[in-house]
Amino acid sequence: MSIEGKVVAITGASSGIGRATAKLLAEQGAFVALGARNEQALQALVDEITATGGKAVFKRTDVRHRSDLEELVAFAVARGGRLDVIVNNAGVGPISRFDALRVDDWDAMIDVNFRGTLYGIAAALPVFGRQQSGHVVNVVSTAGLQMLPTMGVYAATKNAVRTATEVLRQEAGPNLRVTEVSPGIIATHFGDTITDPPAKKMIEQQLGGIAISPDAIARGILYALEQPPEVDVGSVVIRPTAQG
Ligand SMILES: NC(=O)C1=CN([C@@H]2O[C@H](COP(=O)(O)OP(=O)(O)OC[C@H]3O[C@@H](n4cnc5c(N)ncnc54)[C@H](OP(=O)(O)O)[C@@H]3O)[C@@H](O)[C@H]2O)C=CC1
Ligand SMILES: O=CCS(=O)(=O)O
Repeated sequence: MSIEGKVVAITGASSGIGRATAKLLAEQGAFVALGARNEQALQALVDEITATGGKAVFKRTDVRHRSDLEELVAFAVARGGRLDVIVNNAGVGPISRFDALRVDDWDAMIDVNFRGTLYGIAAALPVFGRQQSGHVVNVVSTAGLQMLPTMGVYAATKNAVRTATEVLRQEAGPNLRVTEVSPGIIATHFGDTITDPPAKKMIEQQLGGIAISPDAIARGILYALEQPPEVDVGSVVIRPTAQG
């Protein structure tokens, strides 16, 4: 089914997977409401989308603040007339071994990856309830499926989201679709938030070697969105063929 006219809010839209998803969905006729902190990048993306006939707006959004998610959703509804989908994609990955004791980084991952996703769900659910329709898409990670050293807290935040997603799906009833998307190693700015030098080196080597384009994840999200209303794609895992 076409996603023409669907109103989609996307967090973390200024870069990487969020950016690629915004572009693809807009190309397919969706109205995209973009959230992130980097307003310059968001404006550039809105300009790029609208220059090619797409429909996009942005609002500065820091997912660590519940009110920012409420404002992003309200903005999407005000500008798009409704909200069909929220893509909770914003995330950070300042990974490190536990004995590096980078506790501030642990807090950052909990606040952005887990709390930020919950705030997105909390903001969208009342709208979806009123409309009697909606779709929550949460971006998790293969890091939560194959747990590796340095990824303990990161994977825990992603698996916390995975757990919440599954329970939301069970509670959702017939009018709300709920999808988790697990990317593998994707070529984005993900590594930029890593503060621990050995972990940064490790991830840069991984990303440089086999990482695939974020367009692959965008296509996975599009697949979930374009299904008929009664078809709920629960879980999508997309990783490089070369990823072990
Ligand atoms: N790249 C990979 O290999 C994988 C990535 N993922 C997940 O994909 C998602 C997207 O990451 P990816 O595209 O790779 O990385 P990028 O670093 O390229 O993009 C991350 C996005 O998250 C946004 N973001 C970070 N902190 C906040 C915040 N506090 N509030 C709002 N937005 C925020 C950034 O925007 P800004 O800085 O402007 O706020 C940016 O748009 C993340 O959830 C990540 O965990 C999952 C598996 C693999
Ligand atoms: O989720 C991101 C970490 S990795 O799987 O790309 O290493």
